[in-house]
Amino acid sequence: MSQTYRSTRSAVKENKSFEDAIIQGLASDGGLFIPSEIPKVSSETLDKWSNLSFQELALQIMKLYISSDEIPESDLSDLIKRSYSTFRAKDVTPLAENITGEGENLHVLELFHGPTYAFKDVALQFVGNLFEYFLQRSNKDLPQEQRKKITVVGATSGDTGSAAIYGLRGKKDVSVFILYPTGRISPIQEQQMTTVPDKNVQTLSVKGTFDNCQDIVKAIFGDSDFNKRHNVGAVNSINWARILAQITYYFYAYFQAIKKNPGKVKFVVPSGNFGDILAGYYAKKMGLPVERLVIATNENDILDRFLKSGVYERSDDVAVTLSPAMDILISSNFERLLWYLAREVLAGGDDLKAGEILSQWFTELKTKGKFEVSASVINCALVDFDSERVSNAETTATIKDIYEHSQNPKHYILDPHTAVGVCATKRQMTKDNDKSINYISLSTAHPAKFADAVNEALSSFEGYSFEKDVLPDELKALAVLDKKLKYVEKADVELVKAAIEEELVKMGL
Ligand SMILES: Cc1ncc(COP(=O)(O)O)c(C=O)c1O
Ligand SMILES: N[C@@H](CCOP(=O)(O)O)C(=O)O
Repeated sequence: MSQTYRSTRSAVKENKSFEDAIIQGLASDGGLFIPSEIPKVSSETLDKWSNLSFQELALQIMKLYISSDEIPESDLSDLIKRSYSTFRAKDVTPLAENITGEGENLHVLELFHGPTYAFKDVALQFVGNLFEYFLQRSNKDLPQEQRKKITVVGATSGDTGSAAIYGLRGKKDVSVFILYPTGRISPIQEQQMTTVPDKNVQTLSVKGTFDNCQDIVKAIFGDSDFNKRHNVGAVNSINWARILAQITYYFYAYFQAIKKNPGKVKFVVPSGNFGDILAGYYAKKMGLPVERLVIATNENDILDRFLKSGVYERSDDVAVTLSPAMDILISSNFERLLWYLAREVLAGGDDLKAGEILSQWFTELKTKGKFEVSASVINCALVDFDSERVSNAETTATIKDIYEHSQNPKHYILDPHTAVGVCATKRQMTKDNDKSINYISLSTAHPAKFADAVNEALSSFEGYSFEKDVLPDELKALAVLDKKLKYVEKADVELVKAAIEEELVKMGL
């Protein structure tokens, strides 16, 4: 078991440690870190794992990717337990089974029971504790002026930001700067991020799009001087720890689903930056017997277009949709999948050759705005993936449909991102017409975070009330809290770097 890491764009042998990959975040060649090999899990091991708790399962999975020489098993177990002690559900990510009726096999995987009511908490509660663990270990017994500090810089379309802030707030030797597109996130998302008073947290509201924010973050990682001065850390899913921590719930949900209906399993994932479904890809490649992973996109459909055409092309403008967290033009995590496809189909299994191909593709994307892959690459992707594109109208119709017809429970309320997934799921069910398949549709956020979309769908229903039926008291309470944010009037990396350095001085950490 190598448990080391390499960059998707490297054309040389690499074996970076887990800690180095996590602390660095983005590879110096601009690539993303991936494990040197994907561990395989036997059917006997799967049987043993099928009755483990979420925390125990997370430990068994993570220790396959993290050498005990780096993090002793007892320490890793403690990190995991602390990370999920903050969740409202005892099994962390419960599966709402057969929501449209017994035997329908449409299950909803509720990933929103963490502190910020979105799936990002599952990884970012762990990442926050991981950063703290590494820093405490490297700073042990050092005087303040010699202690290593990390300046986390992240971009969000709404959920990563609050999850990152809640995962890192108050942590020693860490400061957190989150960029978000002004006016393009929900009121609750902005309140969650900007009402955190902790000295080590600062939000930057940037006039632009999420993609502008993500490009700025990647440019900052590529600025070696700034990086040397401030030890920039990543909380976006460019950081491998995000993907690793999300693998657990694919195994956990699979085991729940087949207990009642021991058939096939398809996962349907509302996708934007491709981090969530990529964790499902690793689970499948580890040996979890998943029939297919279905990418559900909103009208920002680069992923759906790629699987149908083989062309990976940045469109000119991002569509504003009812599922804003997925209003993303370039899915940063897609690069990791492309590496596996390139290695299998074009590089004859050679890692270094795969890195060369990825470098060529992403140079083309940068210079021409697109690149094209062969049908053989697409056919390889289609072995594991399918995709569906869901419009705004279909999103609203699905929220209505499930509210009106759900059985377990009645009047089940979906957030718009989850609705994109459930709409795609129902389309798959019609195509497959196969009652042996369990469909697990990932619910990536609590509906309370997206009042406009939920109310647009449900306000005509007699007896429906957002305040009564949807909004938890703790989110209601955010509205009256003071906001701490800084506006950046132009999506410009130099303006953002200046804002960060100005705030770092004020933090005095
Ligand atoms: C609520 C919600 N659903 C779905 C997604 C898509 O997940 P991913 O970006 O990992 O594809 C995101 C974030 O991107 C999100 O915040
Ligand atoms: N939808 C995300 C966008 C960033 O994705 P990530 O996978 O890099 O965290 C968000 O909610 O910010």
